Amino acid sequence: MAVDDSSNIPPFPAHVPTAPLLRISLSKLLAADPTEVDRLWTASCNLGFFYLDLSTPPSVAINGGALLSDASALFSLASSLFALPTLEKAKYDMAAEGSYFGYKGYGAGIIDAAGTPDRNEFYNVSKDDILGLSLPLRAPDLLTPHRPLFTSFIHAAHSLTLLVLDILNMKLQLPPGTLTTLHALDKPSGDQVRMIKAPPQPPQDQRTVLGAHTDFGSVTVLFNRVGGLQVQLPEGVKAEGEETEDGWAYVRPLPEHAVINLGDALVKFSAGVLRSNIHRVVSPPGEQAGVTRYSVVYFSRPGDEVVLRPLKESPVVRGRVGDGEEEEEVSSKEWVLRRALGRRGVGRWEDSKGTEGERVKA
Ligand SMILES: O=C(O)CCC(=O)C(=O)O
Ligand SMILES: [Fe+2]
Repeated sequence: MAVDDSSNIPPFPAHVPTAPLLRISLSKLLAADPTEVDRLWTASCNLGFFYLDLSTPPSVAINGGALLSDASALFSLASSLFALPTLEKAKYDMAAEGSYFGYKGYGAGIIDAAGTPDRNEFYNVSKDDILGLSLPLRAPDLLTPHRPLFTSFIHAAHSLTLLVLDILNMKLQLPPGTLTTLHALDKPSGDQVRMIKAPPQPPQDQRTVLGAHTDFGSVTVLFNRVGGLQVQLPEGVKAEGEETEDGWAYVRPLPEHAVINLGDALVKFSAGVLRSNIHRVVSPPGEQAGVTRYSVVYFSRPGDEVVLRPLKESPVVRGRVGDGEEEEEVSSKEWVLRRALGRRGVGRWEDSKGTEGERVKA
């Protein structure tokens, strides 16, 4: 397998506009440090994005170091996987069968309503497949020996998402365990590991790598080494460094940290108290534009049958739900499928939209 060598990545430039993400410590969260818990809540309501510092002592309940080393192994695996011949990878594109798991080729997704092709390839590995909750999906032979790595990464990343959900549950004053029960590891769901590759683009022909979107599910755990991820800052949130264009600010990759962001399901459960922020991927800034960019992601989503509706058991949510029209109630499975396939041009672009329109200003 290729070595995961991040040592030859040029530095992220000093002056580009960057998003003011809070740095939250996993160790402190595990120790139930009230200030850290408050910071997580603030970040979840205001920006919906934060850094999680994973440098924990190995003895704590969630071993951040083990998660980092699994992520590192997945970066290596991603480079071998995407090096397979295009025709071989295309065998694992399952969009025509109505599934978003498996391979998406370079340019096979769309970045806007006009149908402009994207500039990345990715591979989605289903949590249910790896944990034996569904029949195994067809997959390249190269992935088979790495099923234990996926198992380990899924367990660790999913426990992180449960920790975040438990804190949000407490702040929303929901009955204990409400959110975690909706995200049970051993129940069928659309949870997945995604590996993404975006090669350098010619300077005279640059395009958005991955179109502006909100994540469909609940909590996303993202590992980046190279810049290029941008969030569109809500009005009133100022970028660090230079001025932004239309509020788009880079997320600076930090070693030993994951980027955590919330998705649409949490906006729906909380009637908009929590934020699922728009983001996209563009060419890496500065000298980093010359390197191939990989990402490793864990997407947690509610169980397939969970209905995405405001959790009115929470007084905080009750205070937010208007008397106006009732929203369409859709299951998690239907919501994720509709949104994911809309981005493949299989479904409709309009259906690929998330909770952007429901959002209030931070
Ligand atoms: O590659 C990244 O940094 C972000 C990817 C992303 O937003 C996604 O796959 O939903
Ligand atoms: Fe995303």
